[in-house]
Amino acid sequence: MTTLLEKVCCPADLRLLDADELVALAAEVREFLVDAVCRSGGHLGPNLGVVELTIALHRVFDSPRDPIVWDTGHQSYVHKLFTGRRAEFGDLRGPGGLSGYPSRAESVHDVAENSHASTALSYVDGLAKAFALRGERDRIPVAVIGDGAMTGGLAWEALNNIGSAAHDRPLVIVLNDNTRSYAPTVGGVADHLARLRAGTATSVFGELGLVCTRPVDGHDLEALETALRQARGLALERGRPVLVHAVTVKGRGYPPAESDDADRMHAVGVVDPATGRTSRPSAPTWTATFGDEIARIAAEREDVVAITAAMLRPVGLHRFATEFPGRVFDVGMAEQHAVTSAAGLAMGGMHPVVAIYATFFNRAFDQALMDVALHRLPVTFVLDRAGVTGEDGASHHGMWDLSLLNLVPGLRIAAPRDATTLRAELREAVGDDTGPTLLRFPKSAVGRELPAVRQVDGVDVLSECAGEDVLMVSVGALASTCLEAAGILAAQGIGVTVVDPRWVLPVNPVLADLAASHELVVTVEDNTRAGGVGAGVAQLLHDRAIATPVCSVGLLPEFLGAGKRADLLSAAGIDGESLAERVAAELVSRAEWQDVEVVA
Ligand SMILES: Cc1ncc(C[n+]2csc(CCOP(=O)(O)OP(=O)(O)O)c2C)c(N)n1
Ligand SMILES: CC(=O)[C@@H](O)[C@H](O)COP(=O)(O)O
Ligand SMILES: [Mg+2]
Repeated sequence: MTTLLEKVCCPADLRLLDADELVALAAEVREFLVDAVCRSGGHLGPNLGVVELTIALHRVFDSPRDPIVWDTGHQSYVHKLFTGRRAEFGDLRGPGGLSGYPSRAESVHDVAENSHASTALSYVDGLAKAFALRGERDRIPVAVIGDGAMTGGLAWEALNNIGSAAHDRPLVIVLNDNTRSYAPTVGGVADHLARLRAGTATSVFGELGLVCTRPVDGHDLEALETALRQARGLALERGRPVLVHAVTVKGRGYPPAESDDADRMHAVGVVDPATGRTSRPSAPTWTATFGDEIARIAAEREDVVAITAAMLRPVGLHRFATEFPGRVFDVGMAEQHAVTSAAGLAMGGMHPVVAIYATFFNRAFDQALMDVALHRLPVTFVLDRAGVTGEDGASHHGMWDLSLLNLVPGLRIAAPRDATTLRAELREAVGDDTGPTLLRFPKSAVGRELPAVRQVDGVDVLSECAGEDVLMVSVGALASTCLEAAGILAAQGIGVTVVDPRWVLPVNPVLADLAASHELVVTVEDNTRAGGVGAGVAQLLHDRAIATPVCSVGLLPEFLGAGKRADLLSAAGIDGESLAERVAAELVSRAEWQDVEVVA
């Protein structure tokens, strides 16, 4: 028998269903989501919370004529189900499969692909201006933004503009208030929303010039549809921005999510749908190693404090927070504030550790440059998910930090290669009160220990060769890949010295001395090649007039898709086999190596 969900191939099909069928459809969608996401991994909790909201949105608004912008976009699976992509969920977040976020290549119904939060209001402000200028006054841009994303500063910059907009720019904002980011949303915004839900406050959004509804049950289809229809009518009639405050439950309808105190199954791996738990043993991660070491440091140094941007557990600070509750600050989804408040903490005599995913740290570049580095403040940044992350796709890979932060005067950057160097480099960073320091590591299990055979002025030599053919400069966690490549090349008669600078930027000048005695320098980094460590090494050799050529192996300056981390690194030519092939090919391309029998 054809299910209701199978009958919905486009938003118009939703408008053919009656009230009972819509309730039945919502149940089918939840069943579908649990089955599909437990099988592939993804954002289960957020999507279970927007089933009714998405049904009502697509019944009231005429997407894509009325563009719907999903803030962050992790909660757009139901939207995808209703816009013709049900059959593609079998390959959710896989290479070439259905993106876990909106994708313009997938559908005309998808508007913004960036998974960095708090952007939706700015998008719809721009869309409303464009529609007004083009005389398309009957088009209503709609933003769906979560309570967590509402703690991001960009959202308030947009509200400042939207609230005072001229009376010809209708738009609708749906505030999806499920009271949580990962954990319960914190700060004055969250407190205000709680008072609005309790009916004990006047809406700040109304004070800013928006027309606001009273909070509406985000799981009551009829109430939702009524509120959205009123909002659309008011927006059109008055040419004004209207905010609908929908109160929802993250993980709604799936007991393992509803009872998950950590994060309502915000983002899950492959789990058993019956329990919501994974049966796969999890190897120790970089995050766990960091979390353990920073808690140990905190016990030794009471001037050390930590900051998270609404990701306490994902960045590994929950043990620190449990053991020293007054010294860990969750600032909400506000990375810029996180960094500049860290500058204030440092000015006040503390040593703050700011733990943020590398991709989200992009937002706080100016704060790191001008609020921290300009004042040479002792702040330590810890960038998790640096490099290729995997299934979250283009706006989640942390592949720009080394290039951006290479520009920051006085900032010292370390890239640990194993648990021992992570712990050591973290202690060196927190022990440096002369200026800002930074550690970066990937989203993966921590590999095996990779001890140095000797050290040269701060540079760890990991393996040496008889001939002095190739100097391979390994950055961070790619050390095991470099050692594997060195072994493959040795079998081809090419000697490789693998070194790990530990503190990768600014480039250690001793690399110039090492390079001078080799025929080729190869740098290997899980970062875009544009402006990364490879570029720094090449600049150093140029400045020192050392003629040894440099082959920079890294990610191309392009947006990478989604997939498994190992597959994406391999496709980028950064795994043992392909790296060896690239080095061999590089050598073969140089006349002096023609006589070496090299298998390219
Ligand atoms: C700038 C930025 N910081 C952090 C994140 C990581 N992140 C993804 S979703 C999320 C919580 C979102 O909460 P909310 O906006 O309330 O949406 P919900 O998941 O509750 O629907 C966070 C912190 C992000 N995507 N962007
Ligand atoms: C949507 C978002 O930004 C995060 O939830 C993201 O999915 C990070 O996932 P990991 O913590 O698994 O890297
Ligand atoms: Mg939320």
